Amino acid sequence: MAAMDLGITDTLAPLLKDVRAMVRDEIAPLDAEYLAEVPKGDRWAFTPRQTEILEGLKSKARSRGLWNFWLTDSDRGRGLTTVEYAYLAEEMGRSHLAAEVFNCNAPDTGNMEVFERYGTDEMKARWLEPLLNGEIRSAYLMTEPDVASSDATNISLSCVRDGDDYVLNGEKWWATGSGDPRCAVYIVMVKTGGDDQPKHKRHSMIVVPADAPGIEKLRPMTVYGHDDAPHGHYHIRFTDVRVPAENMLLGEGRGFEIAQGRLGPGRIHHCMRALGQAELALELLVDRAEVREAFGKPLSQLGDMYDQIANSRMEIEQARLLCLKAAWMMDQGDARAAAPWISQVKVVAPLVALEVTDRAVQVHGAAGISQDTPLARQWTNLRTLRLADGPDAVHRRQVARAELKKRGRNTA
Ligand SMILES: Cc1cc2nc3c(=O)[nH]c(=O)nc-3n(C[C@H](O)[C@H](O)[C@H](O)COP(=O)(O)OP(=O)(O)OC[C@H]3O[C@@H](n4cnc5c(N)ncnc54)[C@H](O)[C@@H]3O)c2cc1C
Repeated sequence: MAAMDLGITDTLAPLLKDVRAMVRDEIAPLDAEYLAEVPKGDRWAFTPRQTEILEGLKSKARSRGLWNFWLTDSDRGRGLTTVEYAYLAEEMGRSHLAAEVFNCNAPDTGNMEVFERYGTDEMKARWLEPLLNGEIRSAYLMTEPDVASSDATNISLSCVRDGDDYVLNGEKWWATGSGDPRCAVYIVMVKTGGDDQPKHKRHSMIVVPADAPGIEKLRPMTVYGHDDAPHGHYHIRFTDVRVPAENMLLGEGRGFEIAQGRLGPGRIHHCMRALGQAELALELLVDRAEVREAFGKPLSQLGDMYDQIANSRMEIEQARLLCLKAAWMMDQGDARAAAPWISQVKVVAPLVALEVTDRAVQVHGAAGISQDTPLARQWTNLRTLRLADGPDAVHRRQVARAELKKRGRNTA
């Protein structure tokens, strides 16, 4: 096995410095203004000021070469490893807008990865190029309201061949990014095979233009009461939606193969962004505990605050090392061997970040759950991350099965 180097390389160091400075000095200071613009007028359109903020920051990032870092295994990217990219993702986690400013945001990175690895030349020209340029956005539609979607073998949206087309019928929900007026394309997990086929060969992924006739955006799903406009997570109905047969990715029955390639790196990116949020929460916690006084003392000297601060630091460090190890496993090129490591960190990082954020909320008193700090929004996002891209229990199952297999047990 190769030596495990999880450190900051010479390639990464200048990029990390530039990304850190841009997030701190130029992006994070505009987060609150950008978010406050949303309720004005149509929630599913960008206000002129939002466009100015977002596009202005994107063009600065691009002109500085701080763009599409996530393309780790491709000659089109910056040639970074997953470990190197993980450090950058952590910095991006500290701001609401940062990931998109560097064109490194979910779900577009995962979708671009699919087009890059499995798309035809036509798909690359029509969808990948504008996505890489940050001109359009995309959504990934797997989860369905009527089936337990954490077990993707349950996915049932029907996709039937009819002449030169496929015809899709069914419903999806929690399609993150589908509310965005720039969202032009969906990658949709569908059922193409019958129950006579092996369980993991019954599903496929197909590319559907977001404006295809027969698509109805039924309602935005809310996250603890927030619709996350203008990004959103829509509930979508497909009624006789017709797409050309060449929109099928790789071929019928290969959906699981693609899902594996799509979800691995994205999960690590989510986890490192979560740890960026944990670091921010710890900074805010310490700053608040130092300046706020109660019962004649700074909060930092009351109760178990030292333990809370120390535990937060230790938990973040453990989670970061686990995340970097999972990233390093990905870089070894064996997705199957990396899978249990990705599952471990997908459980650990959101839990740690959520706990540290919760401690910071408490130290801020009522202000902690208000709009006056990023903590309340951050807590909500982190709580949802324990469901999105697979609930904790499903990842624990993966980890446990890997352990049992090591001991020769049958886990089928
Ligand atoms: C904010 C947000 C954004 C999302 N974005 C997207 C998106 O862009 N695209 C998309 O397709 N989906 C998206 N999702 C959906 C998400 O991926 C699913 O909610 C998730 O996979 C779980 O599926 P489910 O909701 O059907 O839960 P179910 O499958 O019904 O599972 C419910 C619960 O059952 C338990 N459970 C399941 N399996 C096991 C097990 N093996 N052992 C023990 N307990 C178990 C767990 O507690 C689990 O939470 C998003 C969700 C959220 C909240």
